[in-house]
Amino acid sequence: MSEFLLAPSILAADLARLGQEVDAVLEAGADIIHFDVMDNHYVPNLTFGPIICQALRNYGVKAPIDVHLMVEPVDSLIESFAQAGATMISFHPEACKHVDRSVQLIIDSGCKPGLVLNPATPLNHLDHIMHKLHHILLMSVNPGFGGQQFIPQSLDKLRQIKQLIMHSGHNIRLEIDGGVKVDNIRSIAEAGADMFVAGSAIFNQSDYQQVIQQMRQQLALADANFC
Ligand SMILES: O=C(CO)[C@@H](O)[C@H](O)COP(=O)(O)O
Repeated sequence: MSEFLLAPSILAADLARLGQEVDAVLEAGADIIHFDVMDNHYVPNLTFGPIICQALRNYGVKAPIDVHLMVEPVDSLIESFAQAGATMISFHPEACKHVDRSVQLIIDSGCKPGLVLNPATPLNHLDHIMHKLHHILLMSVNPGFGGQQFIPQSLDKLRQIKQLIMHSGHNIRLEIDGGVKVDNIRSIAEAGADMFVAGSAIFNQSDYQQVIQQMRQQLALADANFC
């Protein structure tokens, strides 16, 4: 059983106080900072680019930064995010002409590559590329906005991806993103996820430590179920 990792999405943070918000969730027990890059082209929203990632590193953030590119095209941003301090970089196959090339660019830049599947993206996008992936990110909402409802069919899709990972024999993280809350994180973990992005569920609370502890308690119950 792999360790469960919690990755607050800064999309839901108070961006006027981003450095302090990131410090606060890390002090509250988060493992990773999830960094949503939206371009008003691949998705109908616009967020932040490499200079904000660099600003977090300059501010002193040492935790891994998990960059989720919701952009089209993909390749031109990979090196800039690597230079800006990204640890992981993931992208959507629909936004990219040559998936293997983009994955290889991420590896060559020194970052850990991930492929993102939308709720309706077929699993065959994973064929012939899993051996190169560090993580697979399943979107449990349609990408572009925080604060949406978890799509329940994502649980079945998670189980299917988990099977593919196990059959592949590779050590690939399975990340889930969208609508993750205290009251569903246990069933999401039991379906196979081991990395959990949560935006509004964390940043909309006044006590980050309390909500992260509650998520960890739910994850411990899921873990006990595996044993
Ligand atoms: O990538 C996205 C949305 O496109 C996510 O990372 C959201 O930011 C998650 O937000 P919540 O659903 O947890 O509020």
